[in-house]
Amino acid sequence: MSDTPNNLDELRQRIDQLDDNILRLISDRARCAKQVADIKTKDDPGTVFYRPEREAQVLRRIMALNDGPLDDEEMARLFREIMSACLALEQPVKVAYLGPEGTFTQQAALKHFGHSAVSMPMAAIDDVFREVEAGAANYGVVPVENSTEGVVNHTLDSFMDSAMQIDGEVVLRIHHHLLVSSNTLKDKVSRIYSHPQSFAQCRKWLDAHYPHAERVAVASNAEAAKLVKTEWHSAAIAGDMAARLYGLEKIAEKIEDSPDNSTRFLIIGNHNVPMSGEDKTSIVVAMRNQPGALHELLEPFHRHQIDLTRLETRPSRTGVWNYVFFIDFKGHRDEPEVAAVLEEVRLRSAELKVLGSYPMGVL
Ligand SMILES: C=C(O[C@@H]1C=C(C(=O)O)C=C[C@H]1O)C(=O)O
Repeated sequence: MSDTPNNLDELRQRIDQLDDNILRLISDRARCAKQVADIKTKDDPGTVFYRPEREAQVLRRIMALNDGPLDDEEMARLFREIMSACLALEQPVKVAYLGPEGTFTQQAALKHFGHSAVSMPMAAIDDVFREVEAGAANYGVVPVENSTEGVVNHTLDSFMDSAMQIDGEVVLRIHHHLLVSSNTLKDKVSRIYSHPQSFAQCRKWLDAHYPHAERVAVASNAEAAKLVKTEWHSAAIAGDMAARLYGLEKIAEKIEDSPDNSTRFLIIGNHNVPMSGEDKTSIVVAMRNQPGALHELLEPFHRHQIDLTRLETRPSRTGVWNYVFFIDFKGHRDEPEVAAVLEEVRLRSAELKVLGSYPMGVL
C-alpha cells in the first residue's frame, strides 16, 4: 500500500469508524459493570465491588486471546485501565502506598489498580498498614522483595504485628536513571542522591562513571529527585515517575547493573480472596529451635508436591528460641491439597499464620 494522501484519508476514516465502535463497546462494558455493582449491593449493602480474582481472570483471558500486533502486556495494560475506569464509576478504590509521590511503589499501585484508583502516599510502611487497618484506605501497596537486593525486612516484620492479609502481588521492572535539573552543571556533578537500595542496584555503573562523586542516601528516590532541583552540582538516581514529577532530565538511562532488575510488591487488605485459577499462598511459621526443624517444616510440601516460590527466615520477636519462616508457595488455601499441607504444618509448628491466598501477578 502506498502512502498517497488518498490512502491516508481512507485509513483515517477507517480509524474514526473503529474508534466509534470502541467507544460504544467501552460504554456498554461500563454499563454491564455497573449492573454487576447494583446486584452486589442488593445482595450485601456493605460489599466491596473490587474483585482481585475476577480482574486477574479477565486480564489472563485477554492475554491468551490476543494475537497481536500489540503484545500481551500492552493489551492487558489497556484492559487494566478500562476495568479501573468501570470500577471507579461505582466506587474508586482507595489505595495507600509507601510514598512520597513518584516512588516505584506508586508506579506498582497504578500498574495493579489502574489510574482511576485514588492513590494516597504514606511516609512509612507501618503507616500503610495502619491506614488499611483503620479503613481509611481499601488496600495498601508495599515493596517486599528485590531481585538484586533481596527482601524488604520491614514489610515482613509489619506482617508479624498486623492482622492484615495479602490480597495480591505486583512485579515491576525497575529502571534507574541519572537525573539532573536545569540548574545542574552536568560536567561538575560531585554529589548523587538516592535510596540505599538504588545505590546498591547501580553500584558497578557508579564505580565506573562517577567514582569520585559523594553518594548521599535519602529516604526515597522521589526525595532524591526533589533535592537536585535546588543544587547545581548534584544529580539523583530515580525512576521515570520521579523524573516526570520533578521535571528532571535523564543524562544516563537504565543504569541498573542487572538488566532484569525487578521488585515485587504486595497488595495488603482485609478480605479473603477466592480462587482465580493461578494463585499463591503466603504463610509465616514459627518453629521450635531444634535440629531438623526446617526439614520437618518443608517435608509436607515436598510430599504433596507443592511448589515453594520463596523462603525467608527472620528472627522471632516473641520467643528467643523460635525461628520464624516466611514461605510463599503455589496454590490457594481452598484447594484440598493445600489445606492438607497447612493442617500438617500447623501441627508441626509452634505457630502458623496464613497471610493470604491471592492471584499470581498478571501484569
Ligand atoms: C464487574 C465486576 O466488578 C469489578 C469490575 C470488573 C470489570 O470491570 O471487569 C471486574 C471485577 C471487579 O473489580 C465483577 O465483579 O464482575
